[in-house]
Amino acid sequence: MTPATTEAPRRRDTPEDRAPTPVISVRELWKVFGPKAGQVPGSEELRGLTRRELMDRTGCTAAVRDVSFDVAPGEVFVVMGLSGSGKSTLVRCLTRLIEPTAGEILFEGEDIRDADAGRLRELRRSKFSMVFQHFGLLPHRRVVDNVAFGLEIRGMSRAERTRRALEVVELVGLSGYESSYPDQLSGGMQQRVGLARALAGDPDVLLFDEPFSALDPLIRRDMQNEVVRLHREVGKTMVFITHDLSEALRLGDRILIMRDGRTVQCGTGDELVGAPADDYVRDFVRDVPRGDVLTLRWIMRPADPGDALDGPELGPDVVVKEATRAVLAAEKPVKVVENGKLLGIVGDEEILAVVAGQEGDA
Ligand SMILES: Nc1ncnc2c1ncn2[C@@H]1O[C@H](COP(=O)(O)OP(=O)(O)OP(=O)(O)O)[C@@H](O)[C@H]1O
Repeated sequence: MTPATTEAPRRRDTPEDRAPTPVISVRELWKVFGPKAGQVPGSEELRGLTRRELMDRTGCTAAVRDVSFDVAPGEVFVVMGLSGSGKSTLVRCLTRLIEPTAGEILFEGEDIRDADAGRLRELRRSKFSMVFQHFGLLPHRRVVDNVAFGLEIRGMSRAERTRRALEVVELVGLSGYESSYPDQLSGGMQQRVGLARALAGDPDVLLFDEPFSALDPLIRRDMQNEVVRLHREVGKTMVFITHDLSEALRLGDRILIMRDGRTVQCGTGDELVGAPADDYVRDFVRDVPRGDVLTLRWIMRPADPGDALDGPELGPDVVVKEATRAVLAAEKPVKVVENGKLLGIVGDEEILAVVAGQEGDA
């Protein structure tokens, strides 16, 4: 399916539209495990092998292969893929918890790969925070002391770190549990402590490695909403790993889909659903309710001479589901207008085609 314009569909207000300097910029990143791993990225012959072939030939696993992307300030950037696709390795390379084999990683313009041990420690302490699936809470410390732990390591005074910890405990909705111990909390609440701990140091970037996969579905949904709310409130740049497409769509401004260490597609949710790059992505997005993700830009059609052009107006980035009532209630087709320019029209037929799941199947 192609959007109903010649241009690639873009949401207004996406981070790219503001064209800021990226917070994280990754270029041609490789991580190869195994003997002589360093030879793989530079060898035309070895680069082209499948994982299996590379393993048979060299005993190496290429976990991340030639991946490039930028993360804009304030963006929620999701890395998604099946187990073994290289997500964790990729995200650990960003802070050099795993040493990359080749490529460039810039953090606010600074090449992370050039940082010495001291600088790296400083960056990890003050600029990045990681939230893991296993919360890693200290069992003998109360919630507030778990949250304050990183601040204590930084040498912040007790009074100051307690004040800050209580602030973020409230931010993540744990007021009243400050003095509880981790084993007195449910899984979801423990993960809130993990979130609070990550936020306490006021990092520039939060990295999440499948933080909610061990939680049951309802709690998981709660926590996703929590991340959306926190993002709205604190506006942090976030890189979020998941193998769950609905989580990716709910949270991500953009989603990078990985397969066997490579990028298959990187785009907004509506781009992935509206124009999947290949069958792999198509399979992933097959069951997504299209009306929840596609915007009017994807379903509008050019106005014909006989079309009434005095109907109501909507923007091209309104999600179909949100436009349905207005379109069906209108006597005339809805005009899709951006900056005063008529881009196309949407009538009952276009809406019903999406809702009935026919649209895009032709
Ligand atoms: N230390 C290591 N040594 C050798 N191979 C490794 C190592 N760490 C990861 N790999 C391999 O790299 C590939 C990517 O692993 P990675 O954990 O990054 O994938 P993932 O997408 O995060 O998977 P999961 O969701 O299961 O964690 C896998 O084939 C894995 O076996």
